[in-house]
Amino acid sequence: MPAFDRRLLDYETALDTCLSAVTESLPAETVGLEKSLGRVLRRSVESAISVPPFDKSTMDGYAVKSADVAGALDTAPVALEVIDEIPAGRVCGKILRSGQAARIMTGAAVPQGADAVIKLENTAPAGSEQVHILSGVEENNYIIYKGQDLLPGSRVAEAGATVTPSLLGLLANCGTPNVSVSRKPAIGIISTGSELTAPGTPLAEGRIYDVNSYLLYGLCIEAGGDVAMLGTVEDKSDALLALLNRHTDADILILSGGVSVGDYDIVHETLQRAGVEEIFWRVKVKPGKPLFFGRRGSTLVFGLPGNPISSANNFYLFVLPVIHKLLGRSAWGLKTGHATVCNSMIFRPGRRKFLRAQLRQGPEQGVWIFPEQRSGVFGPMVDAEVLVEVSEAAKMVREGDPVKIYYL
Ligand SMILES: Nc1nc2c(c(=O)[nH]1)N[C@H]1C(S)=C(S)[C@@H](COP(=O)(O)OP(=O)(O)OC[C@H]3O[C@@H](n4cnc5c(N)ncnc54)[C@H](O)[C@@H]3O)O[C@H]1N2
Ligand code: MOO
Repeated sequence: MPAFDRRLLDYETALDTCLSAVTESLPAETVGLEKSLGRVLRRSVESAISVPPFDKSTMDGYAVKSADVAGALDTAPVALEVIDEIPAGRVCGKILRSGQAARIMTGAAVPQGADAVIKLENTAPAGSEQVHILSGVEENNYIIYKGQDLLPGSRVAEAGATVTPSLLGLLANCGTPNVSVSRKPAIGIISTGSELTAPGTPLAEGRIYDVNSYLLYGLCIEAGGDVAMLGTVEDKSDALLALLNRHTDADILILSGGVSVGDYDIVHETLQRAGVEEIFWRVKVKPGKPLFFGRRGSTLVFGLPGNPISSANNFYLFVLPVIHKLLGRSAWGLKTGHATVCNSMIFRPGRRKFLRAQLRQGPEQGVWIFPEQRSGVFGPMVDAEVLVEVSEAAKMVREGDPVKIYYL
């Protein structure tokens, strides 16, 4: 039976097979906080301190005892003795007694004995050692108490979380100097195709620019990889074999082009020659049917179709979850959600379809599916915000249909 008559794997089986090939996460390493953005935490982090570490004023004004100023008005101010001026970063050594106030700045430690802060606008100077308070104040006003944000031992991040800018801030907030994160997966990218030309070189007739090296490079960097563009090779098995044999230490190798059934589709055969064990070839998804997945030693090998749209789709559906699992992330693959279709479309049934679309605001989350869905047309990809999943059997989606979406 010719190779191309073999049955196509369904989407779920192919994804499970890819994920099953990852049996353990990459080793962990410790990095300084400033190097941890986008990395995946391997150990949970607890705060070692109370945050804030002291009772903190949230306004410039005066720290007071609220009972002292009850009933104070513009027309009937309460005079208090000013015992100190407390800038942020300094602590007042005195205990505030009844009839006293301390000038305090935003972020400074509220002195013992005070239970509220009156903002500057509600006070009036009254000589060098007195202030007039022009309004009453509730107890606890403008104070964040010690530990109200975080207590010692509070969990600030779970193992498997990706460090976002906010998380970076939170980790700094509780004084964490470094974190344990997964080593970045080493990913090598190879584009195959005798028609490919590097940007910057004039195009000869019949040739095109190499999109996939750059597209996949970007996708892999964004996914947290340590990525190397290994080059572009012509559709010549020996040239590809030589390149493959020069790069044996990657965690993941991603090839694109030449995985279909054409006479020049040399990837499949060359991977075999290079000692890559085939795990599966061809999946019932559109775009991205000719996907190859295999392994050589500890290297996982993806052969993606040449069409950049098909390559990107396979990256999102299969490569990204594998990278996430290798990184020890708590969730694998694109985030999903649900939406309502805004425009009807018809298709040929057969494969699970992933349609590029944009989100539309409305009473319900809507999606507008791009009319241009051919995998040979790349332009609209940059405007896509989501992929819309449509079942193998569906011949159309109608306006108002509920669909599963994948956020890009
Ligand atoms: N007789 C059949 N022909 C095809 C089948 C099939 O089942 N039977 N499958 C089609 C499907 S589906 C896809 S997808 C493509 C994928 O084919 P290949 O992976 O072999 O890719 P190529 O033929 O090498 O290239 C396809 C297309 O993409 C362009 N390309 C390739 N590499 C790049 C790159 N790095 N940057 C930009 N563009 C690239 C290439 O020039 C072709 O136009 O096969 C169908 N054919
Ligand atoms: O699977 Mo291909 O990617 O349909 O165009």
